[in-house]
Amino acid sequence: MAMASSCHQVMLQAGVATTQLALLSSSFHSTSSCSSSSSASYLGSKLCCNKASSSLLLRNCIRKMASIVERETVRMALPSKGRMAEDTLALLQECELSVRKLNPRQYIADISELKNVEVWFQRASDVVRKLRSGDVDMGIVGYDMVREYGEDDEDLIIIHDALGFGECHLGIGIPTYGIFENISSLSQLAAMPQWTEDRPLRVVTGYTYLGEKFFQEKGLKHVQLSTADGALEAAPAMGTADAILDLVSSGTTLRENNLKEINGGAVLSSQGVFVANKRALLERKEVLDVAHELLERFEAHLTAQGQFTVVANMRGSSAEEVAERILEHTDFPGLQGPTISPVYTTKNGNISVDYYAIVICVPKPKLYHAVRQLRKAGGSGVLVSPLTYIFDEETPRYRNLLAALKS
Ligand SMILES: Nc1ncnc2c1ncn2[C@@H]1O[C@H](COP(=O)(O)OP(=O)(O)OP(=O)(O)O)[C@@H](O)[C@H]1O
Ligand SMILES: O=P(O)(O)OC[C@H]1O[C@H](OP(=O)(O)OP(=O)(O)O)[C@H](O)[C@@H]1O
Ligand SMILES: [Mg+2]
Repeated sequence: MAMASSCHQVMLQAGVATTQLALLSSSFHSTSSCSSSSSASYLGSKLCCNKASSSLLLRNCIRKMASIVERETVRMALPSKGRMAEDTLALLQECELSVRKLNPRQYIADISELKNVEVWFQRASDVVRKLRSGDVDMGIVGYDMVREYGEDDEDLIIIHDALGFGECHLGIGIPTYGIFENISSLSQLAAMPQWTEDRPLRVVTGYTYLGEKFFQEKGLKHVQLSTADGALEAAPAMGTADAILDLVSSGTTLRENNLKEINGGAVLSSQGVFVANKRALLERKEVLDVAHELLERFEAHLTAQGQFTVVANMRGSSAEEVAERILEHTDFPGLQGPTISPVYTTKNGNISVDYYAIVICVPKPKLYHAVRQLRKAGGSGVLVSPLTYIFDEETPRYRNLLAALKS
C-alpha cells in the first residue's frame, strides 16, 4: 500500500503519461543503477529503485498507476486483426456507431457519435493486457482472451458477456488413432499408463494459464504444456505433442487432422464480450457513461436481432375483447402486452370498427407458430418486419454492473 501511494505521488508529480509509464516499466528491467532510497522514485528520466523492491511489485505498481494518469478521453480497444476484428466493427456499425479509421494501417480511430471516445486497434491479447494496466478503459475481445490474459484479475469486469459472435470453446483434442483409439473421456486419458513423471502427456496450447489451471483442478499430474502460435492441430501427427488444447468451433479442423474431442475435455465456452477496467468505471464518470451507452446500444440491437415485429388485423368487438383473445390463445403477448388499435373502415358511407390491428414481437424461430396461433385466434392479414432495436427501461446487465462496482 505504502509502495502504491508513494508511486502515485511520484508519478503525478512527474506528470508521467501512460505511454511513458510503459517505457518506465521496460526501462526498469534494463537499468542497473539503483539508488538506496526506500521506495521507487522517478528522478529526471531515470527510474531508480531500492534493491529490495521486487521488479514484480514495481511493475504492478506502475500498472495500477496508469489509470490514475489524467486523461480526458475514454479509450476503447478493439481487435486489430483476426476473425474478431471484422465482427466487432460490424456489431458497432449495426448499433449506428461507425468506427472511422483514416487508413487501414492506422491503429487509432474515432466514432463520430461518441465524441470523447478514442478507439485503439490492438492484438487480442494486448487488448486484455492494456485493460489490466489501465491504458485503455474498455474493449471488445473473446472471453477466452479475457480469461487467459486476464489471469482472474479483479480489475477486469465483463459488462456484456454474449455479443453473439466468435462463438467457440476451448477444448482438448487427441488423435483418433493409435493408443488413443479407445479413449473418449478425460478420466480415461488421465488413467493411461503411458504418462509418467519422465514421460508426461505432452499438450500443445496457446492457453497455458487456463490449461495449467484446468489440468491441476482435474488432478492430472503428469502433463507437460508447450506453446505454439497456430496450426496446433498438426502437432500430434508431427509427433511434437500427444494432445492439443485449442479453440473449437465447427470441429472441422480437428476432424481434418484426425483428432477428436473427449468427454470432460471442454475447458471454457467463449464468444465476444464487452469488458472494462473496474477502476476506470469507478473513478471516472465519463467512462461509466460511455459504457452505459454502449451497453444499451448492444442490448437494444442484440435483443431485437432475434425477433420480428408482427402486425395483424383481428376481427373483434372491442380492443379489450381482442386483447383477451391474444393473451389467452397465443404465446405472444408483446413486450408489456399487445398494442391494439382500431382499424376504421367505411361501410355504406358510415365509419365503423370491425377490426383491430395488433402489434407484437415474436422470436424468429417461432414465427410460423405465431402466425398459425394468430389466425386461429381470428387474425387476418399478418405483416412481418424485422425489428431493429428494443430499448428496455433499464437493462438488467447495467443493474448487474452497478452492483458489481459496489462489491
Ligand atoms: N474457430 C473459431 N470460431 C469462432 N471464434 C473463434 C475461432 N477461433 C478463434 N475464435 C475467437 O476469435 C478470437 C481471435 O482469434 P484469431 O485466431 O482470429 O486471432 P488471434 O489468434 O488472436 O490472432 P493472431 O492470429 O494474431 O494470433 C479468439 O480469441 C476467439 O475468441
Ligand atoms: O472448429 P473449427 O471451426 O475448425 O475452428 C477451430 C480452429 O479455428 C482457430 O484457428 P484459426 O483459424 O484462427 O487459425 P490459427 O491456428 O492461425 O489461429 C482455432 O485455433 C482452430 O484451429
Ligand atoms: Mg488464431
